[in-house]
Parts: sequence; C-alpha cells; structure tokens
Amino acid sequence: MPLLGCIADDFTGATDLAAMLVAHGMTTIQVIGVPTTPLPEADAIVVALKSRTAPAAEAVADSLAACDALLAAGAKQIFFKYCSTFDSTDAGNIGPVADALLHRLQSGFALACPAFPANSRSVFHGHLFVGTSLLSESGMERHPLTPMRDPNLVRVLSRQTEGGVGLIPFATVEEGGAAIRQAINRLRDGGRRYAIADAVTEAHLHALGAAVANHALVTGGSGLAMGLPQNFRDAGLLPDRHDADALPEPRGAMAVLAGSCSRATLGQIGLARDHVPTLELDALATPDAAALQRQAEDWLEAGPLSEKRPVVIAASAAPEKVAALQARLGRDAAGSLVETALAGIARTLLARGVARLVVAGGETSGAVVQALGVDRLRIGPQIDPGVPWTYAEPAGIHLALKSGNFGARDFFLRAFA
Ligand SMILES: Nc1ncnc2c1ncn2[C@@H]1O[C@H](COP(=O)(O)OP(=O)(O)OP(=O)(O)O)[C@@H](O)[C@H]1O
Ligand SMILES: O=C(O)[C@@H](O)C(=O)CO
Repeated sequence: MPLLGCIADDFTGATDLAAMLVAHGMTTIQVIGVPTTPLPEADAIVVALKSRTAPAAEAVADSLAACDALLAAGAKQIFFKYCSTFDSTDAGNIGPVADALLHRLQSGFALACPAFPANSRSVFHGHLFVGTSLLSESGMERHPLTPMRDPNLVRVLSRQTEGGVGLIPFATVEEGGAAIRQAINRLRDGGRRYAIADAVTEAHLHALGAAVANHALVTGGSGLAMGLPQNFRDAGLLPDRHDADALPEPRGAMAVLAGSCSRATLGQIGLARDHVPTLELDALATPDAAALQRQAEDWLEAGPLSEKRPVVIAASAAPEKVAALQARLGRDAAGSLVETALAGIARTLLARGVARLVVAGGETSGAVVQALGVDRLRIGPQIDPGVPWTYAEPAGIHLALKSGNFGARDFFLRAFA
C-alpha cells in the first residue's frame, strides 16, 4: 500500500514531484488521470490530473476522486502538488481544491509552500521569487492562462478560499522544527486554515517537511515533498532504499519532441540544432496537423533515427509566431493543432523504433502520453532538477516529460548520455 498519496494538477508537475520522492528514497509510480483500476505497488503514488486550468468544480471533483482512490489504497498522507510558480487565478484552483481535500480528510489546516531552490523558486516574507525577480516581474505576469500579477502568496491564496491564510516567516523557519510546530499551532488555534511558509534553502524545506509529519494534507511544489520520506523512515514504515530509481535497461532509437515555446525550451532547441538532426516544423506556414505530421514522416524517411544520438522534432516558435497563429485560429485551436500533430508524430516515432523519448511542455506531454496510451510511469533517475527518466507502461518505452521552464541548455543532448 502507498505511504504517500499525491495529487498533481498537471502531468509534468506530477513527474517533477515523483522525481523528488524517488531521489529521497521512495519508489514512486505516476498514474495518468483519476485511477479507474487498482493502484500499483509503490511507496508513493502520484495521480497526474489536468486540473490546473480546468473549471474549479471539475478540478475539485477530479481531485476528490483521486484522493478517495489513494485513501482506499491505504495512503497515510495526501500531498497536493501545484506549480512552483503558484499558477492559479482568483477563481482557483489551488484554494478550492485544497479546501475540498481538507474537508474530505476531516482536517482543518494545511501548509502551503511552492519553494523549489534547485529551480530558483523561493518564498520570503510570503513573497514568491523566481531567481531574483518577484513572481509578478518574472514573465509569469504575462502567462496566457494563469497570469501571476501579485507576488504575495498570502493575498493570492486568500482570494481563493474563505479560510484564513497566515504566514510562517523566514525567521521562524530558520529556527527549525520546534519553532515551526509552535507557529503552526498558533495559526491553527487562531482560526487560520492555511499557512504560507517561507523557504529559501533545502534545509528550510526539510525542516518544514519534518514539521508536517502528522498532517493529513500537505500542499506545495515538489520542493516541500523532499522532507516527507524521512518522516516515514522515522516512523519505521519506509526501509532504506538505494535503488528507488531503478528502471529497465534503456534501448532503441532516441528522439525529442518539443511543443513548449518557453524561453528555456527555445534555448535547448537552439543548442541541439548545432549537434543533432533537427526538424523545425512551422505551424504558421502549414496550419494543418496532418500536413505537419506528413512533413515529419517524410523527414524520418531519410533515416535520421539512431541509437547513438537523438533527433529533435520541434513545433516550438518564438512568441511573435505563436501570437500570429493564435490570432489566426484562436488560442485553443492553435494549441490543439500543434498538439495533434506532435501526438501523431509520437506514434510514428514509436512505430519506427524510438524507445527513448523526451517530450518538452506540459500540454504537449499530456497529448503525447494520451496518444501513446500510457497509463502509468515508473519514475527513475533525474536528468535535471524536476525532470526524471521514466518507464512508460504499457508502451514499454523510456519517456522524459520536461516542464517548459525546466532543464539546462544542453538538456536534449545530456538526457541521453
Ligand atoms: N508554433 C506554435 N504556434 C502556436 N502554438 C504552439 C506552437 N508550438 C507549440 N504550440 C502550443 O503551445 C502550447 C505549449 O504548451 P506546453 O504546456 O506544451 O508548454 P509550456 O507551457 O512551455 O510547458 P509547461 O506547461 O510545462 O510550463 C501547446 O499547446 C503547443 O501545442
Ligand atoms: O512546479 C513546477 O514548476 C513544475 O513541476 C510544474 O508544475 C510545471 O508545470
């Protein structure tokens, strides 16, 4: 039975959390969508939903269904994973989902902390920073679906819940376990439902993790999960594991499929272009999914696939080109055109012997995973913080799902090293 049951609000975010748990000694399986079959055996199960930007009622219903499945399987604690940039709007979905989970778990209080120092997300005096920029000056203020214009997470979460939101400030977190527990008790006794916790270093996240050992619900980015496996070890429930990230031997041809248009992904494509065969599809010039897929198939016909180095197929484009296609077709239609093309290309790649595939972008990953009929991912070693290799079943391939903003510039090359 799983010790930790997790609910993630998107696919790459789920993989990020799962990687954190594996790196800290828990075997972890990511299940795609609300579970409809018995859950597999692992120390932690991460249910990957697409609930970040769904209507709040749908996000709540899916999250509760996932929670019920995890509890029925025996999970002792529930972790609700959202983005390290707290992606949400005043309508949700972090507040409404957390409220519903607390209610289902008959609990009255949860910690909330998206800090992830390895990827430069820190929380200080309740304000979220991306690198040295406030969240609201990090580019996230222009996010098409969840623009983050207020960096003060106490205010942001307060607008999404009727429960009171307090703060566990830096000085308290820095003092460690006893001080954090006292602060939690004070806030809970004072009627607060949530506490945003400051965290700048991994030591802070470990201290926070230890302080919530007995909480029914913990909410945050993957960083906050790094302290949780030790709680289960301390309770004698989790053996010391040195092979939690073991995966079957990799084999087969290698490919990268990119649909993310983030600055990080564009940089990764730029570097890969100079080193490995790279096909850049132009969705603006050819706004037709079937035609784009045919272009990729024609390109593959010449035989660039190899077991020695990857090929890269990218639909990613600079912001002006993305905006132009969106203006012509509408934002959703532009996105799904490209997603349909990349999903079709993923099927073609597998049919041509690709068995090691990196996919860049959360929505893109969702489309590819669906097209390949993948329903669970066994989590392996990390390539870069937040992006592990996984073994996808029943497809039987190695798959890495990269969040748009994650990964160093040489990610597409180093992933296969
Ligand atoms: N050339 C393009 N023009 C318009 N839309 C595009 C183009 N290329 C990709 N897209 C779409 O942009 C969206 C990118 O979203 P996706 O979630 O995959 O990446 P991301 O937002 O960078 O990643 P994450 O969600 O992990 O942060 C997808 O819907 C994709 O189909
Ligand atoms: O927390 C993060 O930044 C990522 O796991 C993510 O959720 C990106 O969509």
